[in-house]
Amino acid sequence: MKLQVAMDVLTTEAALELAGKVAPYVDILELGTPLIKSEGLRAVTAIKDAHPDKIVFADLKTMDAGELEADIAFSAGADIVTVLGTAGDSTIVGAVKAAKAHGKSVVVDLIGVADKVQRAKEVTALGAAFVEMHAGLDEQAEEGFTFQTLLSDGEAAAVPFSVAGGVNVSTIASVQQAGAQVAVAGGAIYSADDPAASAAALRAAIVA
Ligand SMILES: O=C([C@H](O)CO)[C@H](O)[C@H](O)COP(=O)(O)O
Repeated sequence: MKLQVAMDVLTTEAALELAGKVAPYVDILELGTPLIKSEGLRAVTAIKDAHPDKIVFADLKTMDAGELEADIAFSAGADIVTVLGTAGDSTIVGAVKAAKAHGKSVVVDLIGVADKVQRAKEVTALGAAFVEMHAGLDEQAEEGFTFQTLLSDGEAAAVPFSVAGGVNVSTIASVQQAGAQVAVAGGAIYSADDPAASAAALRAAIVA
């Protein structure tokens, strides 16, 4: 299982500093949606230039203009972009078309999708490299949120998936046991007193 750090910071400088600390322990460097909205795709280029050996993940959360948004992010240096599962099929197909043109990949983020299992199967058939079983920051704060649902949906969908939203050193083993290809950790790393130590602990919890 791969480890992805979600860099939900707000400046390119902060992302470069965080990436510099945690890159030795992670496979995928994610530029979070707030970062991209704050800094634009220049942040993607800066991270890719600094870490050409890492997979750079631009969390665009595209809802429309799939081919155009994916194309500009791939041109800026992204290896993976996200499209929302709530988007129409044509948006996902457009992003997949751009990915094929660049030799890159699309991940479909199932944040806010009611039936994640069904949509996971549909978007995988449309060409998504994998789906993200995702509970966003707001959903995690809602009463009744259960991390376990993300895992059971991933298992039930039986397609390649990542898990995002509440991954930490206590939960990462369950993510791997559920069969995820990627565990995404944001706050557990960027909010830690020592992000490098936190990333190293998450890495150590993954069974090779
Ligand atoms: O994708 C995310 C969110 O929508 C804000 O951009 C987060 O990066 C993702 O939910 C990670 O969550 P935590 O690991 O719980 O910080």
